[in-house]
Amino acid sequence: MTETQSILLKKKLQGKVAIVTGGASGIGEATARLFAEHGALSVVIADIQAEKGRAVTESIGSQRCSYVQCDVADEDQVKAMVDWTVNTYGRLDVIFCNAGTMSRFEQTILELDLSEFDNVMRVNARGTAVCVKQAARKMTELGSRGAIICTVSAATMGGAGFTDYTMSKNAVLGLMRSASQQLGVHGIRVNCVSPSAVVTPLAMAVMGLATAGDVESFIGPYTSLKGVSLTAEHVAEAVLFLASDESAFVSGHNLVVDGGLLCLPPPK
Ligand SMILES: NC(=O)c1ccc[n+]([C@@H]2O[C@H](COP(=O)([O-])OP(=O)(O)OC[C@H]3O[C@@H](n4cnc5c(N)ncnc54)[C@H](O)[C@@H]3O)[C@@H](O)[C@H]2O)c1
Repeated sequence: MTETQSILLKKKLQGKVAIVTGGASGIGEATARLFAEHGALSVVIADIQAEKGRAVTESIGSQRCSYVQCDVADEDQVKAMVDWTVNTYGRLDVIFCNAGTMSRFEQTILELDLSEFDNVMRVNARGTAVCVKQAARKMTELGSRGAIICTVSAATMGGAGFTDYTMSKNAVLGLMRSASQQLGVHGIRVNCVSPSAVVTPLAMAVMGLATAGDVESFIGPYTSLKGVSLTAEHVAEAVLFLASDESAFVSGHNLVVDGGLLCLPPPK
């Protein structure tokens, strides 16, 4: 086998078209890069952060990657983004519904601020439902046996704070379970990925996690696997598996990427 053949054989998304929501940053950005490395014909980054989205697109390369400004909770914008993807690239094989936001630790049930609750539910629960709906409609229309992956979180187990965030991610879990049953008849697989704590701009802003050391002190004591900290690239590898034919018979699954988290510490 030549070196070129061996490189080609390792590519897991050769010729596929994928949408990554929230692809301008963090886990979505790492996944967009990995999808492109794995031969995707095109990766469409759908995000509200135009400057970052365009910068990621340029660094991946405009022949491989595009940016579309899109608020995932706005159904008209999501439908237009999905239509644009298919009109431009001719197909839709994968959507990674990853765009998300967090609230504050102080969002306990006794102190729940409902305007913050509404915002978290709008982006995480409604936004993911809109993306799954519009992508699935397009996949069924095209007869595409596609793969849909949604980002949930280890936070679904509940904890001392972040009540609305936990609720929103449990909503996505329910969405995935229902959609996987309803879309299986069309050959469409629906799965989730659930990371624990990863250094990203969101984790920095909400939990003050800026370095691998911060993650280690935050969650390391509760993680059975030692000697490694979770990165966005680890999560991207799990998403790639769920997006590729390597997981051809996996649907309705929540792939937890948490190093064997025993229980969440009460974050400060
Ligand atoms: N970082 C963690 O520790 C962690 C752990 C578990 C789950 N998650 C989940 O991972 C996902 C990605 O988060 P991240 O940590 O990479 O953060 P991030 O801030 O780096 O990325 C989130 C992206 O989503 C985009 N986004 C937010 N609202 C949007 C909207 N309405 N429409 C379109 N795009 C929107 C942001 O602009 C940003 O680019 C989120 O769903 C988050 O809840 C993160």
